[in-house]
Amino acid sequence: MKKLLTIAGSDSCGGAGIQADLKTFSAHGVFGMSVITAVTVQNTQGVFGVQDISPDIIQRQIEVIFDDISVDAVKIGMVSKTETIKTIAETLSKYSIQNLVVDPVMVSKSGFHLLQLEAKEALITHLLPMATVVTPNLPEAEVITGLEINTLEDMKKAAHIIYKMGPKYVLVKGGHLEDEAVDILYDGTVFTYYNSPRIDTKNTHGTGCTLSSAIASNLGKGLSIVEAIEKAKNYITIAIENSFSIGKGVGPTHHFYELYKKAGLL
Ligand SMILES: Nc1ncnc2c1ncn2[C@@H]1O[C@H](COP(=O)(O)OP(=O)(O)OP(=O)(O)O)[C@@H](O)[C@H]1O
Ligand SMILES: Cc1ncc(COP(=O)(O)O)c(N)n1
Repeated sequence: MKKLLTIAGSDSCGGAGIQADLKTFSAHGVFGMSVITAVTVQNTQGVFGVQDISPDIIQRQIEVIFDDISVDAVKIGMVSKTETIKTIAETLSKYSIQNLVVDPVMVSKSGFHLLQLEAKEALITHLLPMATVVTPNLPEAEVITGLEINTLEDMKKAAHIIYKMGPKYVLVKGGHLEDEAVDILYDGTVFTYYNSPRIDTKNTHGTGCTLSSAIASNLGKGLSIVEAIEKAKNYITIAIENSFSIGKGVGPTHHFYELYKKAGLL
C-alpha cells in the first residue's frame, strides 16, 4: 500500500484539515499518516480558537516518520505561522520528498485567519519552491500575487507569477468563480483546464483540503500530474454533489460516496 503523509491542522468537526485528508487518503486506498501543526476549535459555524503545536514536536513527528517509513507523497495544509513553516521546510529538506502538494491555506470559509498575515512571506519563500504542485484558491492566489482575480485570464496571469516562485506546477482553483468551477494547471508552458459545473450547495467545508489530498494520493500511486488532477477533480465533484449537513453551518463533502454506494451502505 502506498504511504501518504499530511502535515496540517486538526479540524474538530471533521470536514477539513487533517480529518478530511485522512478520509480522502482512505477513500483512495492509500495508508494515511499525519503530522498535526495546530489544533483548531472548529464546528460548521466557524473557527473559535487555535493552539499551535510546538516546532520541536512538529520537527520530531516528521523525523520519526521519515526515519522509519518510505513516504510516497506529502500534502501540506494549514501551517499557521512563520516558525512552523520554517520548521517544516528545514526538516523536510533533509529527506528526498517524491511528491509534495502544498495547499496554501490562509483563511477558512468562515473568515478565520488560519495563516497569520505576517507568515505569507515565509510560505512563499520556504514552501512554494519545494512544491511539486501548489493549489491556491482565488483569494489565496490574490494574496500571493497581489493581483485582483475575476476571470480565467486573471487566473492564468496569477499562475504564471506563482510558477516563477519555484513550484514545479501551479493549480489555481476556481471554486470561488460565479458560474463554473474551473481549475487551471500551469507547468511553465502549457495550461490545462479542469471544468465542472458549479454545484449549488452551501456544504463545501474542506473542499480544498480534500482536493489536495486526492491529488497527493494519485501522485503517490504514480499517476502523472495531469491524470492525478483529473481524477482528483472528479473525486471532489462527486464529494460535493453528495455533501450534507451535520450542524447549523457549512457541512462537509462526502469522502466515501462511491465506496459506500458499492458496499450498499447508502
Ligand atoms: N460549488 C462548487 N461546485 C463545484 N465544484 C466546486 C465548488 N466549490 C468548489 N469546487 C471545486 O472544489 C475544489 C476546491 O476548490 P475551492 O476553490 O473551493 O478550494 P478552497 O477554497 O481552498 O477550499 P477550502 O478552503 O474549503 O478547503 C476545486 O476543484 C473547485 O473547483
Ligand atoms: C484545520 C483546517 N484546515 C483547513 C481549513 C480550510 O477549510 P475551509 O476553507 O473549508 O474552512 C479549515 N477550515 N481548517
